[in-house]
Amino acid sequence: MKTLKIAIQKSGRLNDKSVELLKNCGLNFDNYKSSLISPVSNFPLEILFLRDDDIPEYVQDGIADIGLVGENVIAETKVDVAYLQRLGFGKCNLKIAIPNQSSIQELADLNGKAIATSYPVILEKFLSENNITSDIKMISGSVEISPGLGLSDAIFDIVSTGGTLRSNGLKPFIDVMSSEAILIGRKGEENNPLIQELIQRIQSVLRAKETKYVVLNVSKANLNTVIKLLPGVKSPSVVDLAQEGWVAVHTVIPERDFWGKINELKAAGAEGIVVMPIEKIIL
Ligand SMILES: Nc1ncnc2c1ncn2[C@@H]1O[C@H](COP(=O)(O)OP(=O)(O)OP(=O)(O)O)[C@@H](O)[C@H]1O
Ligand SMILES: O=P(O)(O)OC[C@H]1O[C@H](OP(=O)(O)OP(=O)(O)O)[C@H](O)[C@@H]1O
Ligand SMILES: [Mg+2]
Repeated sequence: MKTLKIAIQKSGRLNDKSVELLKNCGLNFDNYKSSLISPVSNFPLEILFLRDDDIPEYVQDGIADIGLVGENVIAETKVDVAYLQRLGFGKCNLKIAIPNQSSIQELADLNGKAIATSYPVILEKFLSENNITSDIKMISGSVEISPGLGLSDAIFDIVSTGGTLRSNGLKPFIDVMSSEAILIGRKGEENNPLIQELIQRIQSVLRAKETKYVVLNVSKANLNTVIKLLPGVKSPSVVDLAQEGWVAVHTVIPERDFWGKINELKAAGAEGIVVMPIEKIIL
């Protein structure tokens, strides 16, 4: 079977998490910063390390079979690719922001104003959908500095914690899009068995991340009450303990329910609760 190629970011915000995800999928490869292509020793796959801006086009053109990139970059490059799997990292928002003291109050006030951005395509689409005509100033980085230098009246950029806006005297004005990292593929190639196998591995890693393996001890008298509280993958395993009248319950709990459930379980008589990370959940 033909070796697949996956494109990931060479360095930057998505690099670490992309490498970690592929390693957690059981793929063995060297991650030297100097080698721009790295073969996987235990799966027919090669990893291409690229600038993120280039990834959507590489995939669209079939140079890479799949890629891992932010939704914002896909939107900006206007390519036609298949969305294979949301990955739950690289989460951020793209916002128009204005100086704290700005006279801009509503969307229409952006008419005729200069907006600096590294994402002119997404911004232009948003403005034209809202019948606004602004002067878009394309800059490739450090966008937040531009109003202070007199280059623009507003900016349009990625916001995550909001720290960069605050330290440059800016405040969020309008949310335009939210984004996270996505696994993309070439349209029509989605059913390639190797791609499907990788998607399944990725899903099992993502599922495991969202859940914890929980073991607890409970008296048989309280067992049914405790079991009713457990939202496991299937029904929990119950194992007799050496101590007469006591059992150990093993189950899997979604991370989001975790603290609420633990307190309820303790109140229902659960003791010695041990919580462990899970590596993979294969359904
Ligand atoms: N502060 C942030 N928090 C969360 N995700 C972010 C943040 N900044 C960027 N991202 C996401 O990570 C992606 C890569 O961001 P990065 O800043 O590394 O891009 P870049 O400088 O264009 O990298 P490259 O050198 O590959 O072109 C962005 O397109 C976005 O999807
Ligand atoms: O809201 P925050 O948490 O402060 O994050 C937002 C900042 O993060 C990104 O830049 P990055 O730090 O990746 O640097 P870059 O502009 O050089 O890519 C983005 O361009 C913003 O400047
Ligand atoms: Mg880039």
